[in-house]
Amino acid sequence: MIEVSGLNKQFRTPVVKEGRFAGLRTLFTREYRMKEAVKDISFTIHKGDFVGYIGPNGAGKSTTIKMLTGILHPSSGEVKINGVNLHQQRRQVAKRLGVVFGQRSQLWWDLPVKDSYDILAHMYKVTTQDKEKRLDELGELLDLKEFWLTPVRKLSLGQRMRADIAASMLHDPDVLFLDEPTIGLDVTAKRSIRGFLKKLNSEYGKTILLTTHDMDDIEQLCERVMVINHGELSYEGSIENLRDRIGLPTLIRVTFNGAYQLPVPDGLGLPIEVALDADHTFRIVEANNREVHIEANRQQVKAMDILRLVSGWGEVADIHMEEPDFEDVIHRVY
Ligand SMILES: Nc1ncnc2c1ncn2[C@@H]1O[C@H](COP(=O)(O)OP(=O)(O)OP(=O)(O)O)[C@@H](O)[C@H]1O
Repeated sequence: MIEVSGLNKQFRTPVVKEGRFAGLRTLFTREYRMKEAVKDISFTIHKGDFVGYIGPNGAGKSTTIKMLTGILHPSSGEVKINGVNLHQQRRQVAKRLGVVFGQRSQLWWDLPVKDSYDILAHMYKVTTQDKEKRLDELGELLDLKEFWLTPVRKLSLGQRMRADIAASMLHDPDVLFLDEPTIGLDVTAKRSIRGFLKKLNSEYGKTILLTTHDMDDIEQLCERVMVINHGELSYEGSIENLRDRIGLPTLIRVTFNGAYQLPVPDGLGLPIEVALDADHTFRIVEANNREVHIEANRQQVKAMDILRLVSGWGEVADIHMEEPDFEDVIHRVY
């Protein structure tokens, strides 16, 4: 379990002067500005959770992850992993954590993948027996054997990411922090990484916090999402609730068997608001010879009520519902 309370991080950065001899003047008369990268963040992640941590560029995601893994010391606030204070007992807690930074490998560039694992196992004091056992498992799960002896610099990005995920798992941590693990990957490599992460969570019980700009990662993997913006948590909850809160409409496409009659007076164009009752409406946005497109806010009206009404317009052949695109929902939160 991860318990974060009142976490803050301020960075002190020198103010760069403008104009002639700016560099020289900056050197002699130093002025500093405080940047609040993370502001009073609190949350709890339970064992076995798979949580997405998202936000626009510069929102404070990496800074949070660095504080959660002990790389950065918070300006104030507390992080407890399985009840132990991370920043007071860093060595003890670090053994329970694994971290992958998609943009930066923790493997040795010129060494074969296997040699990096030997060094990491030594650093984490993993016994040879445990290391071999884990590498057998991970090799199978992440399909590592095909590039076992290849120097890291010669790996494709997808292979490198799989190798990095295995490296983060070598000491068998309970908790994994993944910062952009699918960045730059093609569709196939993304799919395989998502498959591995899903397995690590559902079959191996790993608790995972995932940071990504890829909303498909979030939709396909996470039960819960936390949104950070300008250093502050602006949302925490399910993807479903987030959709409802933003209130983007669901699109309902109704196909009729032959002719149908819209309840719209002649001469009125589309889109048009249709009343279900005194308080509830939906919109017809498009109508062609066999299909009608309807937009409805599912928080306000029930799809069943709309469909009951629509079935009176003609003989319904098919109904297709499209939830709002998660990417669009997220842009509204940012
Ligand atoms: N070492 C540092 N010194 C000064 N400012 C920093 C430092 N690290 C981060 N910042 C600033 O803190 C803010 C948050 O940065 P952070 O890297 O955590 O954002 P992010 O959400 O991970 O962004 P991205 O999605 O672009 O990776 C940014 O304004 C950044 O410029």
